[in-house]
Amino acid sequence: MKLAVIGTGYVGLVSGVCFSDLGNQVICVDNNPLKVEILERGEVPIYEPGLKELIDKNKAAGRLSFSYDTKSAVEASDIVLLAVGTPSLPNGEANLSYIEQAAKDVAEALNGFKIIATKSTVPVGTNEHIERIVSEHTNFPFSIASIPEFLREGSAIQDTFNPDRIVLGCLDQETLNTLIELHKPLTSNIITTDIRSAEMIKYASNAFLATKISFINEIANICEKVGADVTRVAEGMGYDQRIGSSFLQAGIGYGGSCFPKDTEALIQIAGNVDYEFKLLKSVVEVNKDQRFNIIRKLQEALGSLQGKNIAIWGLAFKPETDDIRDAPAIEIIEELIKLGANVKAYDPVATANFKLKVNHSSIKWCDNALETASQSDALCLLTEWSEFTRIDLVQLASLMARPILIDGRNVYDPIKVKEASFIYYSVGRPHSANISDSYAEAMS
Ligand SMILES: NC(=O)c1ccc[n+]([C@@H]2O[C@H](COP(=O)([O-])OP(=O)(O)OC[C@H]3O[C@@H](n4cnc5c(N)ncnc54)[C@H](O)[C@@H]3O)[C@@H](O)[C@H]2O)c1
Ligand SMILES: O=c1ccn([C@@H]2O[C@H](COP(=O)(O)OP(=O)(O)O[C@H]3O[C@H](CO)[C@@H](O)[C@H](O)[C@H]3O)[C@@H](O)[C@H]2O)c(=O)[nH]1
Repeated sequence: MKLAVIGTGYVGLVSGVCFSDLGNQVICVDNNPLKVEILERGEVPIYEPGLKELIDKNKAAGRLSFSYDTKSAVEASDIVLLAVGTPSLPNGEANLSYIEQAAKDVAEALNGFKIIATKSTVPVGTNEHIERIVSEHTNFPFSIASIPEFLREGSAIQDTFNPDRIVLGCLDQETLNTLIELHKPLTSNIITTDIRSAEMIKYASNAFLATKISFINEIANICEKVGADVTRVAEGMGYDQRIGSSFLQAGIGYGGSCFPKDTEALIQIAGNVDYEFKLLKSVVEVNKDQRFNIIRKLQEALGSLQGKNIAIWGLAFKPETDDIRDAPAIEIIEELIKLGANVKAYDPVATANFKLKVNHSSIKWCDNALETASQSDALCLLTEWSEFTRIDLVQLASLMARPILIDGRNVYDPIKVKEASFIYYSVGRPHSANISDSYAEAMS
C-alpha cells in the first residue's frame, strides 16, 4: 500500500518506518523543513534506539522517503496517517490547531479517494471535526478512521512491531478491511470499534496507567512512614493477574509528552460534559507533588539548601530517550535553584534538549556521571539510565563531599549502598534514611 504520514515526531516517524519495513511505500511529511533536511541527510532528529538503522534500511530499499510537501505526498498515497502533535493548551485542553491545519492541508491535496486516519491522541469527537474540515476543502471522496497509537518512547520500535492490540475506529467496512490488511502483519489482536470509542480507548488507557503510578507512589509514601518496602508490596500485588505487575514502579512521578497532557485533557473532556473526574484529578495532584519528595529528602539530609552543591543524574523523563517534555527534572532543578543550591547535572543524551528549556548560571552541565557527583553535598538520581546502575558505589562515595544519595527510582540495593557508607534515601523502602521512627514508637 502507499502511505503518506503527516508529522515526523515519535509517532509519525516510527509508524512510517514500521509500515515501510512491512513492504509499504511510505512518504513521511513534516512542515518543519529543518526536520526534513536532517532526515534527508541520514540523521534522526530524536534519540530512539534502533530507529536510525531501520530508517537507513528502508530508505536504501526505496520504500521510505521524507518531504515537506504534503500535496505531492498525499497525491501519491492511498492512506494518509495524521500524526501531528496535540499539546496542552494553558487550561489543559488539547490544542487541536495542528491537526486542524493538517486536515485542511490534506483535504486541499486530495486527487481521488483516500483513507484519512488519525494516529494523534485527540479528544472524543475530533475525528468527526476532521471529517467536517476535510469535506469543506475538497470534493473528492474520503473515509475517516481513528487509529490511536500506544508506543512508548525508548521502546518505540519494539512496541510498534509487537503491539498488545491495534484499535481501529471506523464504521465503513471497506475502509476497515484495508486498515486490517495494513495492520495484520503486526498482530491478530485487532479491535474494531466506532470512532468515538477508539478515541476514548487511548485517553482511558493512559489515564489508567497514570492512575497505577500515582497509586503505587502513594503506597510508597505510606511505606516510608510504616517501614514497609514498596518494591515487595508491588511484587506481591503484581502476581494477582487482575492487578498485573507493570506500571507499579514507585518513583518521582510520571512525566513525558503523554501522561501529563492526556490526563489533563481527559479531565477537560469530562468537564466539558459536566462530569467532574475526581479520581483522575487526584492522580494528577499526587503526581505533581511526588517529584518534590526529592527536595524534601534533600532538606531532611542537609537542612537549608542555600549554597549546597547538588548533583543530578538524569534529565530525560525516562531512560532511552532524549525527550524532556514534562520531565520531573525540570521542576526539581528549578526548585533547587530557587532554594539557592548550586546544581551540577548530567544525562547521557538529553542535556542538549534540557539546556534549551532550563538554563541558569548556577547549573554546571557535566559530561559524565562521576564528574557530576564529584565534591557534591548530595547526589539525586532522577532517571534510571543503566549506566547509573553500574557505577562503583565505593568510588562514588569517595568522590563526594558528603555521601548522601537520593535515589528517585529505587535502582540501588539498600544494603550495598549502606556498605559503601552512603546516607541513602530511596522511595518507599526500608534500610533507607527515610523510615519513620515515630511509627515504630507508636506501635510499641
Ligand atoms: N510521543 C509518543 O510517545 C506518543 C505515543 C502515542 C501517541 N502520541 C500522540 O501522537 C501525536 C504526535 O506525538 P509526537 O510526540 O509524535 O509529536 P511531536 O510533537 O514530536 O511531532 C509532531 C510533528 O508534526 C509536525 N507537524 C505539525 N503540523 C504539521 C502539518 N500541518 N504538516 C506536517 N507536519 C506537521 C511538527 O513539525 C512535528 O515534527 C500526539 O497527539 C501524541 O499525543 C505520542
Ligand atoms: O511503573 C512505572 C512506569 C512508568 N513510570 C513513569 O511514567 C512515565 C511514562 O512512562 P512510559 O509509559 O514508559 O513512557 P511514554 O513514552 O510516556 O508512554 C506512555 O505514553 C504514550 C503516549 O500516549 C503511550 O502511547 C504509551 O502507551 C504510554 O505507556 C515516565 O516518566 C516513567 O518514569 C513510573 O513512574 N512508574
